[in-house]
Amino acid sequence: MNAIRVDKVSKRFGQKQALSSVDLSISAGEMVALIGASGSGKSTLMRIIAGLEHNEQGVGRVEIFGKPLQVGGKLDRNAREMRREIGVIFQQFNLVGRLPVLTNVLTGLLGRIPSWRGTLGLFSRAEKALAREALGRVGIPEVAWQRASTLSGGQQQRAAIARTLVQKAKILLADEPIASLDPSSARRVMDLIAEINRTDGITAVVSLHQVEYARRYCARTIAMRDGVVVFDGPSLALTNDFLRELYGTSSEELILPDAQAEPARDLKPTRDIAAELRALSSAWHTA
Ligand SMILES: Nc1ncnc2c1ncn2[C@@H]1O[C@H](COP(=O)(O)OP(=O)(O)OP(=O)(O)O)[C@@H](O)[C@H]1O
Repeated sequence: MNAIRVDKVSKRFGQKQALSSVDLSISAGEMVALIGASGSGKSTLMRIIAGLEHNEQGVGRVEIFGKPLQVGGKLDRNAREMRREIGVIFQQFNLVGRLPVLTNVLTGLLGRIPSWRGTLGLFSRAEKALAREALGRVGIPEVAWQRASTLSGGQQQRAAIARTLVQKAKILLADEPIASLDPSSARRVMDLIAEINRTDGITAVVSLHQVEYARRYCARTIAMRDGVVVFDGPSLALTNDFLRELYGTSSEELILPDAQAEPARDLKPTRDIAAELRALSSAWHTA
């Protein structure tokens, strides 16, 4: 069964054609890498699959487990429910820095509990136990009560993965989850995604800058250039020579080893905890 089906999806931002008639299908349980140089359209495609961005009006279709999520640029009326099935992790700004890690993980429940409970941050003992269990599973049980802003970049990504476990997402869309991490944290995050893909059968799509990680972790890679899919097949077929053929000079961006690790940018506290929860809860319930 297809977990994700993308049919003739296009997206334009002003003069920029970010995606041009993209077609792809991803089976339930696959772990697929999405690679491409900067600006090739990976994030836009991920956001459209997550229902966070509208596809170009009048054309194209995105289906999740056989049901339409958006058609011709309009979200289906069941889109909000369908988005519960999709966990999204970004390169940065995954967590609300001012909130404890446990509360951040609990926000994975916002799509499943009544909005008033989310707004007030009223989580049951069982829900908190579930969140603690998820933090244990991702290897950071000890940080549950720390502010998220105090975590390292790798820990933040693992907490974001714990949130998708609590969400009981069936699809994980990870948009450059390791781009800001040093190589050993990057491997730990990729190991974790691979482990939940294998053990829980979560369908995973991971966008990556470096092809090395695609070859190591994903049987299949989808490669994009200028908003078009230019390769869709076995990751091992993506030799450096083939990448040079596909991308010309911009292939260096994909082949070079990871750049020096950058510390994850600090998440700036902006509002008080109750306001953060209200905002998160209403974002879920109005989307
Ligand atoms: N909100 C936006 N407004 C205007 N242009 C946008 C917007 N989002 C993306 N773009 C443009 O669309 C193109 C594709 O961007 P996208 O972020 O999807 O690429 P990407 O492959 O994810 O790049 P990167 O690896 O740098 O994140 C780029 O030219 C980008 O500048």
